[in-house]
Amino acid sequence: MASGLTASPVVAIDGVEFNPAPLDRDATFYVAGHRGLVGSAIVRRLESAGFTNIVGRASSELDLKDRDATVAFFAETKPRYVVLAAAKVGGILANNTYPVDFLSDNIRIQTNVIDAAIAHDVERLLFLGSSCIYPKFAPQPIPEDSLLTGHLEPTNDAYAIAKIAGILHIQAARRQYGKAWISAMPTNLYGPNDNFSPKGSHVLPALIRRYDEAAKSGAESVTNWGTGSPRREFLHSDDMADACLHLLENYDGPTQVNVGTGTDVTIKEIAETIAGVTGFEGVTEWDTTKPDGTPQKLLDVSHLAELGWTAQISLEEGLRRTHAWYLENAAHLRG
Ligand SMILES: NC(=O)C1=CN([C@@H]2O[C@H](COP(=O)(O)OP(=O)(O)OC[C@H]3O[C@@H](n4cnc5c(N)ncnc54)[C@H](OP(=O)(O)O)[C@@H]3O)[C@@H](O)[C@H]2O)C=CC1
Ligand SMILES: C[C@H]1O[C@H](OP(=O)(O)OP(=O)(O)OC[C@H]2O[C@@H](n3cnc4c(=O)[nH]c(N)nc43)[C@H](O)[C@@H]2O)[C@@H](O)[C@@H](O)C1=O
Repeated sequence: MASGLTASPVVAIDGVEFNPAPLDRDATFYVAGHRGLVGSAIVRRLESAGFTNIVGRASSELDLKDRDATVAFFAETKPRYVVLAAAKVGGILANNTYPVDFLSDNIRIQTNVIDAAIAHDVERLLFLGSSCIYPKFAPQPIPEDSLLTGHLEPTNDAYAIAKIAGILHIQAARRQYGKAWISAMPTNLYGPNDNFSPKGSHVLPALIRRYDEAAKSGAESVTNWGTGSPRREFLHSDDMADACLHLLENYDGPTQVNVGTGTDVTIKEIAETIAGVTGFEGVTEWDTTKPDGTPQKLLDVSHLAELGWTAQISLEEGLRRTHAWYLENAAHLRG
């Protein structure tokens, strides 16, 4: 087994055995994408867990598409642990409009980081994919072994192919170099430091902003995208960060691990809930010229549960917290 982990007991997943062990709180820990939705939550989680040497770089300081700069950064900082949460990320419309960027940027970022991590002997690395790697009509809830069993959703196939390449890159590094590196596949995420831009964001931040602005302006209606019938599973970024640390300390295998809550809602239902949270009392309309995307994306999280982790933040609580964060930060949102 290709692991540097040492403690017992041995736990098995998908036939792979490994030995859970805590990470060294004083080791250098590089969080790639530390200002983003997931990366900032991971920094908060690592700080609360007692990590003392967390390193991050904004894209303006270190463009991870630049291979030489990425290798030089690893040579200089010599991280022992890495979470790769830097990526070109966006909602359904951004993915559908800019597939070249979502393919090219993500392939370059992850290839540079993973290759530099191989060259500089990073001990533990967690790569973040996305639930959109699974076929459009995968069985629900989606088990990890649905990967590469069917056609992808066309609105995000370019991004999904980049993410699938990342999973294979991690598996290859395990096989060729014996690295104890892993991949996690998050469901749709939300929380502080999300992208709330009307055209570029995911549905949840888009709706928080749209309904909040409509409630404040006294608008009689808002218009959302698609039919409202697709089903999505939403996980708060603080839960995601907790799952990342849990996986790094409790899992070491080639199979990507799904991370979600295990429950989903329709877009219409989440819209009604957000209307309630923001105090919007008007009418909701649906622009069916906009794409629905995958009809349902609910992850099978039984492997993660076997590893001892389940989500803690309810959708209602997470929405309240994210709306409060949005109100405090509405004047200086990114995007
Ligand atoms: N949000 C979601 O619903 C989901 C996200 N994921 C995955 O989680 C990971 C994190 O996503 P999320 O936090 O939402 O994304 P964000 O857009 O919030 O954050 C991405 C971060 O990546 C950094 N970044 C982007 N391009 C570069 C670059 N060229 N060089 C250096 N840094 C760069 C940005 O840095 P800076 O701010 O400095 O520009 C940003 O902080 C991604 O891998 C994504 O695919 C998976 C499933 C769902
Ligand atoms: C995380 C995931 O994110 C994307 O896939 P998606 O799950 O379809 O995500 P989404 O949040 O953008 O949309 C979810 C649903 O919501 C509907 N919807 C309504 N009104 C708005 C709206 O205003 N904005 C958005 N974005 N969607 C809206 C929208 O039509 C769709 O039916 C991919 O990037 C994919 O690559 C990926 O990984």
